[in-house]
Amino acid sequence: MATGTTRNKVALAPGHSLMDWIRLGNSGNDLTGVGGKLLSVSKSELAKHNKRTDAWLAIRGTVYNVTRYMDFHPGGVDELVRGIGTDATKLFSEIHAWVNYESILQKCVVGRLVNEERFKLPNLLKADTEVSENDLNMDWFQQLGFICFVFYTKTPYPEVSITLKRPNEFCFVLNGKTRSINLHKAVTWPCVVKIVADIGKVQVKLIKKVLGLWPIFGTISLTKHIQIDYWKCELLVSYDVTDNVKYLLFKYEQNVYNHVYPGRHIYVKANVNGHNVSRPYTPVWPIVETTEYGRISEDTLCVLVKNYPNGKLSQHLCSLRQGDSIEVSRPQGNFECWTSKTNLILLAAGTGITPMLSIIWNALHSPIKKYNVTLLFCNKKESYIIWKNYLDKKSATNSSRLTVRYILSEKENYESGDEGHVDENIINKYFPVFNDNTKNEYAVCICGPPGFNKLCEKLVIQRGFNKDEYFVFG
Ligand code: HEM
Repeated sequence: MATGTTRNKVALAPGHSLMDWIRLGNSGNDLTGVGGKLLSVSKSELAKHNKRTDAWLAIRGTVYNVTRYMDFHPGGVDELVRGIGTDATKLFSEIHAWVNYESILQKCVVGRLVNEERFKLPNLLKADTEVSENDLNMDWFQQLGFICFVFYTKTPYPEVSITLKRPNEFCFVLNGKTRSINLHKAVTWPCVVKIVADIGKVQVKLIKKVLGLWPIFGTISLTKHIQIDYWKCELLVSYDVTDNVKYLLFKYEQNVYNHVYPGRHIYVKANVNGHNVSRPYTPVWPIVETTEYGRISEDTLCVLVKNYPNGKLSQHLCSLRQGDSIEVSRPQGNFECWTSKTNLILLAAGTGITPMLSIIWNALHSPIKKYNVTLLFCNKKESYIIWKNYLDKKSATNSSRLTVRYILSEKENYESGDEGHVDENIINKYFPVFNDNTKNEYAVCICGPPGFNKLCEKLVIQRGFNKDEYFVFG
């Protein structure tokens, strides 16, 4: 029997040298047997692959398919067979801990070995974490280039803020609790976040600094740090959208990702003449994924600011230069895009379009359902219409799902809109005809100056909408 001290190498058949093995690995043959997909493998699944012709084994958390390696193993087939179908870490290390198995078996990776109870994170990590409440279910997976964490918060519209504090320490706030993960190795920034808001699923993908598979993701703990309420942001670019509205693109100075759901807002704070002034703004990301300034990454923030003659903060923001800083709060608000409804009617005036832009974008890109959106957009004159080109382009490419109507209060020689103010006639003209059954499929959002909001709310109630079927952005 072989031990770590007895040399017991076998003569390999011709064509089975290490060089031949490397050649086979580079031939394009699938040595994993699972199509190269990384799987989460439980111990009982691993145990099923215990035959010479179907041989898996795990070393330090990674599962390998060693079926094709059998005849290349310098210790012989019979020796290697002793480890198959099991977590062979101990056996492997006892015999030849120095062998660079990660390199030799790099084309044979099936996935990672998981605890049967892997979805229950606190159980999995009980020994070395401070996570006391059983309220975080999570999973993780990796490829050579990235590691991905999936959190199942079970709360619709979970609050999500993520910070990469150091290259191997990332902090995340989920529903008010801050947790910190000390990663096995360093990652880069920005991260890529995907959220399925309805079911509260949050996926965070981090790009590894150095390619390679990690045996563990690291360790997780609940942090007792005081949460940051404001983050510093630096202006990257600004440009005029209309005569009095500016588009501002900021970048967080730290590695921060703050998820702002459609229709929700952040507070922008700045020191104006020695006084701290703050106002709510609705970010317009992600609707403008790309601009003439390039792709907008996830750690940037885009806002539209109307320059009011007496607006302390708006004037300050519109006069900012590249490199100037402001502060931005955590996301606020409680708007939830109705997932039970199919038809959204949006009534907007002026910069009241900002929450509507992200609602439209999300409605048109929802992976879950097909929404129909009607936007009635009121402005003084055509040149005041914010992002008309964008809206026209979106409604042209989604003609069956997005209808945009412009209502202009100043008489103009303009053909594709209505003249006047929003009133009963306009509402009657553009609101669909529905009965009590079909009305259930509709929801209305209103956003504009206070007078506009009040009037629209009255008209919407007159049309028979209940409080939970319309939302007024304040
Ligand atoms: C887990 C079950 C395994 C057993 C029981 C086993 C056993 C052995 C034995 C008895 C030898 C000859 C003795 C020696 O060189 O010290 C050997 C050599 C070797 N084995 Fe394994 N082995 C196992 C897994 C693996 C795996 C998974 C790899 C590949 C990544 C591997 C790669 C090698 C290499 C490269 C040598 C030659 C080492 C040298 O020349 O120093 N073995 N093995």
